[in-house]
Amino acid sequence: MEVTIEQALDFIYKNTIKKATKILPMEQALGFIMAEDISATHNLPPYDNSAMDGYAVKISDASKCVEVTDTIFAGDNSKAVLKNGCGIKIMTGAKIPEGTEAIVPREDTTECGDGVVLPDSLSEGRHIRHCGEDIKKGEILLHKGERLGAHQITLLASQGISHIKVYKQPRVAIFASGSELKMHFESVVDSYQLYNTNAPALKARCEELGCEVDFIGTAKDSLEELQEHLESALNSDLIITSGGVSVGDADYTKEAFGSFGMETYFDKVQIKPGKPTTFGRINKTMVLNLPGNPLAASVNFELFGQSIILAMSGANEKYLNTIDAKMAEEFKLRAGRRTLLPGYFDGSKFTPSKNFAPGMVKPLSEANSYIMISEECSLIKEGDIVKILPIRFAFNSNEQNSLVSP
Ligand SMILES: Nc1nc2c(c(=O)[nH]1)N[C@H]1C(S)=C(S)[C@@H](COP(=O)(O)OP(=O)(O)OC[C@H]3O[C@@H](n4cnc5c(N)ncnc54)[C@H](O)[C@@H]3O)O[C@H]1N2
Ligand code: MOO
Repeated sequence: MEVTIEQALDFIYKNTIKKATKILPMEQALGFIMAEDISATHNLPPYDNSAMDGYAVKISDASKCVEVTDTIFAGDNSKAVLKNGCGIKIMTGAKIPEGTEAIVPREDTTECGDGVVLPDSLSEGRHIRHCGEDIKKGEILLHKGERLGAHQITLLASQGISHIKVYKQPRVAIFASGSELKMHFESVVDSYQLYNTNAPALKARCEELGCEVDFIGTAKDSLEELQEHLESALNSDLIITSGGVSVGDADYTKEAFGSFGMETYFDKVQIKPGKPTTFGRINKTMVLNLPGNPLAASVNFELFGQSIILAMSGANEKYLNTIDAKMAEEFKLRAGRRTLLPGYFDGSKFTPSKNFAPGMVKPLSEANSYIMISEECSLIKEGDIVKILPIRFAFNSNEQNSLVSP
């Protein structure tokens, strides 16, 4: 069945099953998706403390020479009480003594005998970090469906949480088909052969997206080899293949997957490149058959493969999204089918890849995003606003630019 991109994505969202859950130690949880809410069990800061190395003082002692009666370090459990006419020396992070109204940084004081002279004006609460001003005990800190990055792990650490419930990573099996293909570790490549680039590319990209990957290798264009590879892949959540989905005499992918009872949701998409992309399932294992042409396989993986993985992952943010950018230059194309165009987004403008075709591998290594051009469009003018879909964004540059906002 031939479908639009929207219909294809609907099939993916409706039919993809979310992964089961497991318990993980916090140190191993980077990149996983939370399968429970986490509430704060402690206030942060846990006690009122000093934001400066200085003196705990009373407001009424402004401009006076106060006697320094004590010194408190971070980690001290001091019982000192601040009296009128006195100051207590205190270090950053130390618990403030009872009776403190403000902290004066040490550089704002001068010595006077056994004490210090305070500034002429003091304001209540200055340089005091209050208990719970960052995190309040009982508030929800992390939500089910949130991805754990370094700063979410910081929150777990702040609460002394050692184990959490997460969704298991999607387990993806990958193989390519094509009798012309050799694996990258094979040294003999004849004049009629080439290296299998799709399977390593898809493996790396699935790993970047947080999947566990079984790399099944390369099947020759024969029904038996495809069936054998497929059998090895059946214990995974998702099988991704490339090649053999067209109408050639050696295109056996459909037949091989059909022989295992694959239920096919779509086997053609109104998209360029990638028309023969196929999605279905064999029992609980989802299947994405991508075309063999490397760039077609890769950009269709970005759209459909990534959407399946996100839908499986348990993430709340499972839909792809775009950001607006200006076209850096004019781009002409043939209208008729929805087109995926790779290119480079530099933070404000999108430059389409030069010299690209569905069978190439180099354009995507130089691109960091792509745009989806409507079927009616035959010209995008310089300066037109386009919607960018990211592939890899790190806002780094080969020039040192100003980082300051006005
Ligand atoms: N008569 C028609 N022919 C083709 C049509 C069509 O509609 N009618 N569609 C074309 C389009 S579009 C595509 S895309 C391809 C899809 O074909 P397959 O999925 O069957 O892919 P293959 O024939 O196996 O390979 C295509 C091409 O890509 C190279 N390739 C394949 N796998 C890999 C790999 N793992 N690593 C590197 N390169 C790979 C392969 O050598 C071929 O050159 O069909 C068109 N034909
Ligand atoms: O649609 Mo094909 O996937 O152009 O290369």
